[in-house]
Amino acid sequence: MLEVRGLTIAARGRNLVRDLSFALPDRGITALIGPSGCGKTSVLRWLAGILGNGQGGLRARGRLLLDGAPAAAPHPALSYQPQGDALFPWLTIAQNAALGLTVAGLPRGKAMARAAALFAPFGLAGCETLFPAQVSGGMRQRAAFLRTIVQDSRFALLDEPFSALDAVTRLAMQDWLLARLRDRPRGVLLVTHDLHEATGLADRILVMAAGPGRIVADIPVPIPRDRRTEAAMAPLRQSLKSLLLKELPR
Ligand SMILES: Nc1ncnc2c1ncn2[C@@H]1O[C@H](COP(=O)(O)OP(=O)(O)OP(=O)(O)O)[C@@H](O)[C@H]1O
Repeated sequence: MLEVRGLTIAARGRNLVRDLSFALPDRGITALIGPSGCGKTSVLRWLAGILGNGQGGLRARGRLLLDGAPAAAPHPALSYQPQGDALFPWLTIAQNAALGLTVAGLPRGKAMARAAALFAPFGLAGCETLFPAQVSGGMRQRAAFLRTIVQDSRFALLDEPFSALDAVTRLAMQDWLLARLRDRPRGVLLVTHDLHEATGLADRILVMAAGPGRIVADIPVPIPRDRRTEAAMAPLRQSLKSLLLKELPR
């Protein structure tokens, strides 16, 4: 279990996020939704240990606990997919995909082999030796997703991982993630703006409001995935929409 306790993030004396607490279980998908600018990315960046306390005028204080014990970010139990693709332009797609593993200390050959196994299911076969500028935005995002997933860490922090994908590829990647989690249960924190994605994938939905960023609802989604039809999920989507509209900054 990963826990965030009392996280406050401020910039130039203004609280962007205030006293935010939540727990992320070891298995299942927790979606984090909220209006643009409420602080979702900042929370993930803090969890990933890259918020840069003091840098860029941001200051954060809060506690991170792993299985009840204080932990410091960055932590090897957490992998992070930033918003956008965030690939290094001077590395090939294969080198980018293996980067998380090599940074974690796996020898380069082993890291490349482990990442290579996912190129075909991710629709990236044949792209291994290309550079990010030579592939589409959707391919770059899939490579960034691959880089995060292949680390197989206990917790994955995914910031809008499918936003640049066309509808069919997005569904394929979502299905792939669900299948992977069935085989290897992990804890996923998924930031998304897409209510269909949140209600289709999540076991639980955290709703943030802005000004300052805070959690205003924690909604379990107990409906089995094979029963999540459009009609079955419509009432939940409607109540999330109402909640988000109510919480929009004025
Ligand atoms: N270095 C910074 N200095 C001052 N304000 C910042 C800084 N970084 C982010 N912010 C502000 O913090 C707030 C939260 O930004 P953040 O990107 O975390 O929100 P978000 O909910 O992820 O937004 P989106 O859904 O649009 O990605 C925004 O109002 C943003 O302008």
